[in-house]
Amino acid sequence: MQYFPLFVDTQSFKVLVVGAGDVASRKLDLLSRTQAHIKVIALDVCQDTQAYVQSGRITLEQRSIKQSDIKDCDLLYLCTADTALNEQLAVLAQEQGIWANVVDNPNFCRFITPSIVDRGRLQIAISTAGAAPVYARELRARLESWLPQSISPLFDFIAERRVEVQQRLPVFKQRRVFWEQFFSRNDTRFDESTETHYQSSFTISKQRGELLLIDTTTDPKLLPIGAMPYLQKIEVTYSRLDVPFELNELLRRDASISNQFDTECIEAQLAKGESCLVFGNVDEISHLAAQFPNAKYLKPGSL
Ligand SMILES: C[C@@]1(CC(=O)O)c2cc3[nH]c(cc4nc(cc5[nH]c(cc(n2)[C@H]1CCC(=O)O)[C@@](C)(CC(=O)O)[C@@H]5CCC(=O)O)C(CC(=O)O)=C4CCC(=O)O)c(CCC(=O)O)c3CC(=O)O
Ligand SMILES: NC(=O)C1=CN([C@@H]2O[C@H](COP(=O)(O)OP(=O)(O)OC[C@H]3O[C@@H](n4cnc5c(N)ncnc54)[C@H](O)[C@@H]3O)[C@@H](O)[C@H]2O)C=CC1
Repeated sequence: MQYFPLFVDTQSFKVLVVGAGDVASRKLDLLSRTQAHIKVIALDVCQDTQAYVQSGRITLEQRSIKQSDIKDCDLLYLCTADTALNEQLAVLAQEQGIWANVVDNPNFCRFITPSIVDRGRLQIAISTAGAAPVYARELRARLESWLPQSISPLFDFIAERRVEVQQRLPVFKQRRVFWEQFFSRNDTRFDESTETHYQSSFTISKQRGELLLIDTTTDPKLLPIGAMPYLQKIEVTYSRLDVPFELNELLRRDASISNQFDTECIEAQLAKGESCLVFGNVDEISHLAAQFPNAKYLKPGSL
């Protein structure tokens, strides 16, 4: 992972954009939605950028850039069509610890711009580490059609109730089950039924945990999509073998792994309502499948 995704708080953040052509304007389309102070220095200004100036969202200094301008900012976008100038200013920024992005030259980028699905509090950033921005754009288009606009007010609703949920459900795991129930009932909608789903999710039915079994002959990449929600509920993975990277990637990051287990310990976890996964060789897994008839033995095409 050469490029690490993170989300920056743009309150009292200062951004300088050099150049105001089509590419700068694309960056400004996204930057202008933030709370950052944005200054643009450019000789010629395209219409889109001009509109941001007129609305007062950005400040513009219409002139040639000077070396001494590269100061007092957190981020710098170099969007001129002058390669040498962009590179020279990027080096200057680097010396001052200012993060720079040179639109057409990843080698001089301290950070790169992802393709962004913007749904208010819900932000999805996609990067191909510079390999194929067009693919990032197309993946965004797919996500755009999948995520309704109503998801923005939904997340405002959720944010407003977060403290109430913490107060009413003092145990961390209860809150996780609460939100899982809420999303499974409400999905991405935000309408009159959302409040009802929210209230009804406080009534948590204590269910027995789910046992998932996977043997070493199964390629995790071939697991059915239907297995994913089950894998996401796993609290602990039991295995005496190394769990393959591809399988581990399908589990929650906070799920634990243990190589110390027996049938009693699995039973105790399930009785507590916790879901477990056992990964092992065919003999071990078949044996467990016989002992736990309700277990889900995941194989390509199963479920
Ligand atoms: C490294 C990076 C640096 C950065 O800009 O931060 C970079 C670099 C370069 N882009 C180039 C070209 C194009 N870029 C786009 C589009 C986008 N490019 C974006 C990001 C990034 N572009 C960063 C990596 C992101 C990643 O990890 O994937 C997006 C996501 C965000 C944004 O720009 O706002 C936005 C889609 C937004 C959306 O719609 O969602 C299109 C398509 C189009 O215009 O429709 C083309 C033409 C097709 C093509 O050439 O591929 C070239 C070649 C220039 C040349 O040949 O002259 C370089 C330089 C090089 O590759 O060396
Ligand atoms: N247009 C596109 O889709 C893509 C373009 N690129 C590259 O990104 C760069 C920018 O592209 P465009 O926005 O289309 O270019 P553009 O030529 O439309 O805009 C360049 C901007 O930089 C300003 N500028 C140039 N020299 C300056 C200076 N000394 N001081 C202040 N401002 C100065 C110009 O006034 C103009 O506002 C180019 O190098 C281009 O090759 C990269 C990927 C895609």
